[in-house]
Amino acid sequence: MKHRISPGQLSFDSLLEEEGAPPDITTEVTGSLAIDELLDQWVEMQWLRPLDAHLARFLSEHEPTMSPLVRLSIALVSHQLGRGHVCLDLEQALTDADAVLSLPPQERSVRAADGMGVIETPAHVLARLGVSSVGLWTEQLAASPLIGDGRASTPLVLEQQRLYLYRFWRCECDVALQLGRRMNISDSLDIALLGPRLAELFQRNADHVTPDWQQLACALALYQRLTVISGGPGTGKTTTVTRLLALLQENALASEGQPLAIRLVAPTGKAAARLTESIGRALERLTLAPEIRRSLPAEATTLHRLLGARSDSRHFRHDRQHPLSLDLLVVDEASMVDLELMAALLAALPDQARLILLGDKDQLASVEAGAVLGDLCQGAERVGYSDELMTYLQTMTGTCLEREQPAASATDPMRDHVVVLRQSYRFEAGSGIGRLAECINAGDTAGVRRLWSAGYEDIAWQRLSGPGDRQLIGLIMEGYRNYLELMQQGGDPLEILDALGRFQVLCALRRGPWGTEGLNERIAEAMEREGLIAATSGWYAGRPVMITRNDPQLALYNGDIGITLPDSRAEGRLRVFFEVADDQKGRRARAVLPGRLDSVETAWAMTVHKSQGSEFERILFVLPDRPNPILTRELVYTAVTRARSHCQLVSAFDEALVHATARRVHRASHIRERLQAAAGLSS
Ligand SMILES: Nc1ncnc2c1ncn2[C@@H]1O[C@H](COP(=O)(O)OP(=O)(O)OP(=O)(O)O)[C@@H](O)[C@H]1O
Repeated sequence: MKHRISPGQLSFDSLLEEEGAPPDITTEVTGSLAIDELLDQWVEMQWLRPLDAHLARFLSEHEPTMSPLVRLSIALVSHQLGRGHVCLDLEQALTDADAVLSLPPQERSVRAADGMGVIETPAHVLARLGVSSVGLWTEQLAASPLIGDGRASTPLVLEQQRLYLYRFWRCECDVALQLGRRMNISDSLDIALLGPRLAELFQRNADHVTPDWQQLACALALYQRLTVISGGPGTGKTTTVTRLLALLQENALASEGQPLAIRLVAPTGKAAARLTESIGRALERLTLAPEIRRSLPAEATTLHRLLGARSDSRHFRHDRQHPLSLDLLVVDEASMVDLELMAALLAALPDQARLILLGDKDQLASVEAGAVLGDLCQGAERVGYSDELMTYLQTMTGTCLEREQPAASATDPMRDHVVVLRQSYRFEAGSGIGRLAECINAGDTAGVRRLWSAGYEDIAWQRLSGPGDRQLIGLIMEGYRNYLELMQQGGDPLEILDALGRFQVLCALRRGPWGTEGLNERIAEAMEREGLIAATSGWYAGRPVMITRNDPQLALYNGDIGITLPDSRAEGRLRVFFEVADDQKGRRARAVLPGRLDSVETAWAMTVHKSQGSEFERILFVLPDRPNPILTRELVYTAVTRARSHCQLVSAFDEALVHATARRVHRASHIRERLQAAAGLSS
């Protein structure tokens, strides 16, 4: 029989008690069983993942006397990792458990469906421990032989009041260490000589942009080995970096007689393809000597491919012992790079190589744990450069910047390494998408409310009656019409892939009727009813799929999109076509046997998280029908900025967008503090 724990049954004392001591819980539910039972209930409620409870149970088998509180802490660290946080901050968890754990909002406890009792939320249990218990909590954790301080390799690490799984603690330390080293390597470039050419490359900005942040970003990246260039959609990140690469290659060829080894990468195949295209366009607009043009990379690849992902291991072929052979690396969409991948990249990057991280700091962070770009860019929109850098920038660009940060910014280890591009060239001044993105980013809820009556043609809001709303399905069918027509006419796979890329349904959630799971089913059913597709499950012609796990053998990576079509070269049998780069044709569609794809999901609708790194002509963004912890400013900003020319938002909850705009994500991550400590800067 399953036991339910009532409020009060699991007290702080019982959590602190060693197994064997009399716990303050009912006789049926004792010691380790009590906490395991509680964790199982939370898993049943889908508040925790089965993995979280398994980990706690697995580790407790290695420490038979493990206290229930330590077991609870392990499950919560694992839960936090699943939400992208690299650690569990004990003090914050006690101070504001609801917000930190982001478990069912509003309710403090939930009545069990069978009426046997009340299931408490994790937040409720922690709230009863009380804020002042943090010292006792850390003592309990520190006493566990499975939890160390990082000097020896233990499964978990407790640092100050933060509990980590060892692997993530190691990665966070390594990322900070590697970034810190890179910051301290002085550059051997004779940059003064490059000033005139820099001015020439940004000549066209001179008459209409002040200050010219693109030119300043380029100057900053010449100055040092680590530069982060952040900017919203269309602010010229690629344009700027293309000019930087041209300038550096011209210099290398003139001074060394040979070009630099440069690589361009992005976290997903889709993002790499976009980078290849936009670098190509930026190069077309530059006047360059043929040998310089030839020396510039024409193609971007995925980070996994660059590092040499292996299908049988989490480790890469390139690491500290087998470093990459390159002089300069550009990483686009760096906000999507999680902590582990960043640690692997930095380990494999030679010390002398210049690293340029491009990305939008305001976007959602990576799907996996960590928020490296966001962490590095904290407070970066306000200028806080050192005097030395200000003088250099003035000499190189003629721009005299004014410091906007208080003097305290001197303790900021990243202050000279980040630049934010501010002007978007993608959205016209009268663009609703641009304005909406601005209001969301600024947390301007009143502005968001006003926009719908301002007559913008590129944004629309539709109130829905329920998940089965006919209008919703109608809008989606209309959006995919061109794709479905081309597919039925048996057009060229690449052309059909392009048609798919012109419209996309995005969902804030994954589960439930408003999530991708429910919506994908309803879309397929409606299409089948209209005779547009032949089945609603399995492989059918027209089914768009997204790769959900990297497959280095097939050279397919998380986020890659394919479409299922009859292949004329295989007697009409179904194949899944993916876009790939091609030396001769620029790009082509590559056919893969459906049976070889084991980690895919249908992509009529995809989550905003999965859409990162992609762009679509038009999007339809489905928001849930009630407040939800997933609904945040970063999420809706990311969704809205996926659209190039039209963004339609739909929800059965009028305040969904306003609610999201008012909520920020804060990921627990401490790279900045580590960098600060390493540089001997105290805040
Ligand atoms: N200084 C400029 N003056 C005029 N147009 C510009 C300028 N900089 C960039 N653009 C144009 O703006 C568009 C977007 O530029 P770019 O692709 O470099 O931006 P991005 O920040 O890399 O975009 P994305 O967010 O899509 O990655 C391009 O069409 C580019 O030509």
